[in-house]
Amino acid sequence: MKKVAILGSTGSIGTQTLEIIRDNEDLQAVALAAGQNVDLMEKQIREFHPQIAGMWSEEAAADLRQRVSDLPVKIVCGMDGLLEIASFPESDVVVTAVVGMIGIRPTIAAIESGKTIALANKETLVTAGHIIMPLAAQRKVPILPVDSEHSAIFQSLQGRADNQIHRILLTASGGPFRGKKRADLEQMTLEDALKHPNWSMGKKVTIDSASLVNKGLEVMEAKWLFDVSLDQIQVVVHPQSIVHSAVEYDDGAVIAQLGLPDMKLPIQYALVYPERRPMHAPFMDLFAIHQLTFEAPDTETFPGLALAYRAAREGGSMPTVFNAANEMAVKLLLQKKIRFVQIPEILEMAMEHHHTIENPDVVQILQAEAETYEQIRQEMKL
Ligand SMILES: NC(=O)C1=CN([C@@H]2O[C@H](COP(=O)(O)OP(=O)(O)OC[C@H]3O[C@@H](n4cnc5c(N)ncnc54)[C@H](OP(=O)(O)O)[C@@H]3O)[C@@H](O)[C@H]2O)C=CC1
Ligand SMILES: CC(=O)[C@@H](O)[C@H](O)COP(=O)(O)O
Ligand SMILES: [Mn+2]
Repeated sequence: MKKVAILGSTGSIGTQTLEIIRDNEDLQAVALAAGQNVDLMEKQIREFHPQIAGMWSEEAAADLRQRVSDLPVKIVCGMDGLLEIASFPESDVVVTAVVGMIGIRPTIAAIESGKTIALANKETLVTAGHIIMPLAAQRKVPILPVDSEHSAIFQSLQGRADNQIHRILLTASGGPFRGKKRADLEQMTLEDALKHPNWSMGKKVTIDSASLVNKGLEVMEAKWLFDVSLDQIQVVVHPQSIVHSAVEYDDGAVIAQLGLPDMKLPIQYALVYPERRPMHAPFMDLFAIHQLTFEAPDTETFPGLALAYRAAREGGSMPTVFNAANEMAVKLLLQKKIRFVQIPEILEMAMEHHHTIENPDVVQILQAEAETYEQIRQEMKL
């Protein structure tokens, strides 16, 4: 039996992880953590019987504790609760499916406790990859990618013990605004940005896809996961989201992973790796898909991707500032306090203001995050 802890069990990745657990008798959910959705957490506890579960706020945890008082489950809250769930002694693997850099400390706690990491939470690697990757290597903890592109790259690398590859071809759908120009984007609303052409996902990553910031975060995620230079990662816009990414080898051979856009495959692959198991989902029909197309990203219209490369090349604390500014900008867009086109403006402003700290530790990363939020509040008079 493989015992699984899920950080973010009520979200898009979290609920799909539980669907995989439901379909595989040798997987068991032993620990669940979520933010505010007490109703869904109660249902999950009643179906999956974890030994421990957590909500972010004390009030939500108290409500949950009372609702499930008939069951033998420990209810915890806050960051201490997340850390306890991440390092819960019974679990073998921790699925990091919280959204945002709040995942840094629980991911470190899980690695320090020797857990295999199934990593969806890309913001943690973007901001703390220089801490996470060496720590995982030192503790001999595998970090298995869940993000669809990184899973595709990982699958395309099977059989290669080293990373002597020529390039990674990181595919991007282009999002709902592909083909539009800057003047068109001025008119785009939150509702427009939330209409991803191919994937059904949480709101934050959906907005990030529309701004191409998601691809910028994924470039940094790939750099850390596969130990390649930024020059070895090429973003390729592929509107059909069928080629989930590819690896180009030194002899020119390109190996890719293809399939319909469905996160259940990368989630299951991370949970049962190195096995491949049957999947209860529709399979790809190439005749129905008819054509696969590829184009270069438009970084003039979508400066978020160029800013991500700039932050990644600068390194140190700059990716944290890029990421924190984006987390705040997306929150403001979701609250309708800014327009979609302001996202890259906020990122650029935050990055210009920041003096990079080389090799920041966790305290410095969290401090850079807080300073970025404060800087944006001041500039935007919030
Ligand atoms: N969705 C997808 O298909 C993909 C997602 N990813 C990445 O995976 C991560 C999760 O994305 P997604 O599932 O879409 O996000 P969702 O917004 O759907 O889910 C986020 C989850 O995190 C929980 N959460 C939020 N804040 C806290 C907190 N303070 N403490 C504990 N739990 C918290 C939420 O709980 P609640 O709802 O109860 O508040 C929810 O369970 C992101 O980093 C994203 O970029 C990567 C590839 C694909
Ligand atoms: C499903 C997944 O992995 C998302 O991160 C996806 O990549 C979003 O699509 P685009 O960013 O390519 O639009
Ligand atoms: Mn992705």
